[in-house]
Amino acid sequence: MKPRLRIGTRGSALALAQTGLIASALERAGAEIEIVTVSTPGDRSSAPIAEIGVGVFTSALRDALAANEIDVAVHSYKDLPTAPDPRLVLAAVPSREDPRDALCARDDLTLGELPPGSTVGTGSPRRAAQLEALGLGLTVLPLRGNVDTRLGKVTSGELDAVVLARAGLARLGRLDAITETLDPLQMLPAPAQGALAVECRIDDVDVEHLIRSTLDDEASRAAVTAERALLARLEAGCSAPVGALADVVEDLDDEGRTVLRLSLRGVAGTQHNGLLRASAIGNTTAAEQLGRAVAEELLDLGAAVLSGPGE
Ligand SMILES: NCc1[nH]cc(CCC(=O)O)c1CC(=O)O
Repeated sequence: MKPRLRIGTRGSALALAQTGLIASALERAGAEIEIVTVSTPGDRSSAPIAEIGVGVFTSALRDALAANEIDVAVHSYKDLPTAPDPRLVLAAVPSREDPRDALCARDDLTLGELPPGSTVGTGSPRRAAQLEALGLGLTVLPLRGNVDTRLGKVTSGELDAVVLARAGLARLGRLDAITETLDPLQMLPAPAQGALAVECRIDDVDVEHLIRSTLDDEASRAAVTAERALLARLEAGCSAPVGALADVVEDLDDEGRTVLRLSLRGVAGTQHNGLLRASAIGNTTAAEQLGRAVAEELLDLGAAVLSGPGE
């Protein structure tokens, strides 16, 4: 018999686009799919995310999944709280989109071309801390709303630029709005940016197996596992001024053979110690240890007190 799966999603254009990708892959694997839209407090409120709380976009979906109202939940991985949900299992991390941030500026300008005093909108303390550290004299202003609303502030002339995740723009077919894809040396993305998390109930082993075998991408999972372990060790949530990016790189082992390893870079904005950076390389099979090790290095440098709550 064909498995029937109810996939839960937020109702935003971005969430629906992401869920559509997952639904088609599962349909190709022989499942019959129903898409169920779940409204979340994050969608209903326009207050700064810091004031609404952890998991504003994801808790309602998780509750619907645990309550058997849906069988699968699709999240933007970076929006998930770091604390695991004991009712659920992360069945798949699909192949990740480009994780970098993107500048969408007026008149086709790049970061370096924006004159001092230019206004750049972002609701993310991570992006704000890294933008300010560039020393370009940019004025960072708070920003919320869906991708269209954010881009609209540049077209209307209200802001000179906004910074958004490239992945979101790609999934919405809006890569045309990007005037510069930011180098991770200047702007490390949020841990797990560009990745999706596909969850099911912990005891739903057949569904877990179907989702894992259809959608899971080993390299993407290793990378985001390292990035999220870093975030968790810093006891920081998706709204902390913390960036992390892991890349799978080729390395040589003791016998000179090529092996795949994981390279992890991290950045933390602090109230008194400025922007701190650390990095390390480890085995792809020890992603969590690598994340914790880079976090320890950041803590040693003085990241213990992270500045402000917020994304
Ligand atoms: N915090 C909102 C959010 N959550 C996921 C994405 C899209 C990119 C992704 O999948 O990481 C965005 C928008 C953005 O940061 O521009």
